[in-house]
Amino acid sequence: MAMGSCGTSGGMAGRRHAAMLGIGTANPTGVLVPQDVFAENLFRVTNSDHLPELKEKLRRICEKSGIERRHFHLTEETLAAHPELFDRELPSLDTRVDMTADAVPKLAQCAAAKAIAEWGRPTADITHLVFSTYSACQAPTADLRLATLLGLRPTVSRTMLSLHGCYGGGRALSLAKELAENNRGARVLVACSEMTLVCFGAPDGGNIVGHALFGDGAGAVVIGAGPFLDGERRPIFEMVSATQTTIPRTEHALGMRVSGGGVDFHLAIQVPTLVGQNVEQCLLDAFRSAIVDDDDGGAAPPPSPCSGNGNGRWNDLFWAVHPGGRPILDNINKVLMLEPEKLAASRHVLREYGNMSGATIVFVLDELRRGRSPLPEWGALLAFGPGITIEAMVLRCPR
Ligand SMILES: CC(C)(COP(=O)(O)OP(=O)(O)OC[C@H]1O[C@@H](n2cnc3c(N)ncnc32)[C@H](O)[C@@H]1OP(=O)(O)O)[C@@H](O)C(=O)NCCC(=O)NCCSC(=O)CC(=O)O
Repeated sequence: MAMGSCGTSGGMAGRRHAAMLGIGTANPTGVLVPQDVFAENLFRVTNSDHLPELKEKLRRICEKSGIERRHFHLTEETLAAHPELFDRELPSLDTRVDMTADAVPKLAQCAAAKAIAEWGRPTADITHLVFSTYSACQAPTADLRLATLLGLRPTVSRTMLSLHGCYGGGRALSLAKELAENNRGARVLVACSEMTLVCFGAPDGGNIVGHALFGDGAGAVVIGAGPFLDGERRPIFEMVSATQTTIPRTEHALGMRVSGGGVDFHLAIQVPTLVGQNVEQCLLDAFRSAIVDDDDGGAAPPPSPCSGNGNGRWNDLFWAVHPGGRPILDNINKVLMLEPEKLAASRHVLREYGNMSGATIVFVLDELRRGRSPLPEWGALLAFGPGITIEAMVLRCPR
């Protein structure tokens, strides 16, 4: 690829790129578990104390996770009333489907209400809804329930993304960008709501890392392209270009599967390495596509960073990276030779909430725009999930 200057540029892009106009996040209010007592709690509430070696391993993993606390919808009282949620001998899918049908859209509603309030226009102006969750188990799907809870118009155009896992948030944002840019006046609500109750179970050797990583949360973003309407706030982030890449022959590495006992996660030990090895090419593709896109008449060419050869150009950007796990962030940091503070927002979200799958990237965006120091003009978003799929997006923070 042509290596241009990595300097930033001023002015508005010529094309009407979609932009984020409101961002909201929410967590269940019920249970906040400090990570240093998580293993102890989990083994106690699931009657698993007869497995001390596994408990010790979970404790070791929790210590290395980079997580300090996580929010959960499931309370000890609910577990006591529903032993099927941790006793693998008992069928539990019905219970999980019933619980998620209500809880998942309600959590999304909390996040969406904040995003809509910040956006500044009436809820009736939402034209499209894109909902992503790994807890979609019935139809009509959770997007309809959310539309009803929010009082969206019956003509709202709904799309449900199911089991995309941790790249669901990136996919939903990317789809919303296309909808907003190709439908004049469209205002797209993205909602990602993730709850571990669909995969919660007694610890066994197979799912031990998932127990240490995942938490519950929802994120929502209102997206639109100009011209902007009365009352709409200034764009928070412009979404300049987006790419999706599947790393060949890595289907085995990361996955989810619905069984009688809920959703099982599979996380291969190689995931952080695979993401690290492939992420830079995805970024180069995303920036190349941003430059091509800008040839349409844009006045503000995006930077053209070049591969990590020590020139530090990736450090000219701000970074919204899905914190899939601490070693994933460490590997990205290393491969791109980023200054440590570049991934501070991702590490903060991992520390405070854990990995909330598809919703996590919205928390990172929210954390970034709340930061004390001004952001560079250009930035990159990265999210990963089963496939292994990498979503990359070039962002611009308007001046
Ligand atoms: C589990 C960790 C906190 C461990 O930290 P470290 O790797 O630094 O520490 P370590 O090498 O000493 O490993 C500690 C113990 O964890 C074990 N271990 C590590 N990774 C494992 C894995 N994937 N499966 C099973 N065991 C694993 C090691 O063998 C070791 O066991 P012992 O102590 O017995 O020797 C980390 O590797 C991590 O966060 N991994 C998850 C990364 C990941 O896959 N994220 C994607 C999430 S999914 C996602 O974001 C997308 C989606 O779901 O869609």
